[in-house]
Amino acid sequence: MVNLKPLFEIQRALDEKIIAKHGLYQQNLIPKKILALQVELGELANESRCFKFWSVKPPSPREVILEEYVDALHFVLSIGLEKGYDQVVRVQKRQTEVPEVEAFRQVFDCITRFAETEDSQAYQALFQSVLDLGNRLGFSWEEIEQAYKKKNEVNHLRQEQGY
Ligand SMILES: O=c1ccn([C@H]2C[C@H](O)[C@@H](COP(=O)(O)OP(=O)(O)OP(=O)(O)O)O2)c(=O)[nH]1
Repeated sequence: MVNLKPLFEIQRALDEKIIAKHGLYQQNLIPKKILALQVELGELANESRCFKFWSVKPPSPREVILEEYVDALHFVLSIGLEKGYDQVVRVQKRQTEVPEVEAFRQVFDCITRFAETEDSQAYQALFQSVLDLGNRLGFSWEEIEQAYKKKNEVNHLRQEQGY
């Protein structure tokens, strides 16, 4: 089982800062966070180049791909906090053999299902699919946690600097 508690707490502090700074109290930000997650996943797929059968260019450097991945992870955590699912979600580290394109498709499928129901089961499946994608892209959980924390600090600074 992955211990998500530390990341949820870090995410909560950032989300609260963004809400305060932009005056977003009481607003339902879920639709925007879902689209943001889809956009980040598109950017991630672009950097991985896993679908570009027409090109011989290699993927972006590993760290660039990891940075995109943790942007997506921010929005997954943020959605869970807004729905109050941070206490109930249970995900595991596991090996996935599916092709990268299939791992992306599974995440997008889970997003679609979550968008329809917004229930905790769909959220859990979404979170697991995002972890499976991270594994498929070759990242360990330790690497993901570290990169997440680094980008989180950048996000705090950007908010303070009137981004
Ligand atoms: O409520 C929110 C809103 C945003 N973020 C984070 C997620 C992500 O890590 C970052 C937004 O992505 P990015 O840094 O790519 O922002 P951008 O405005 O699209 O960047 P750029 O202008 O560089 O394209 O902010 C949160 O954690 N919670």
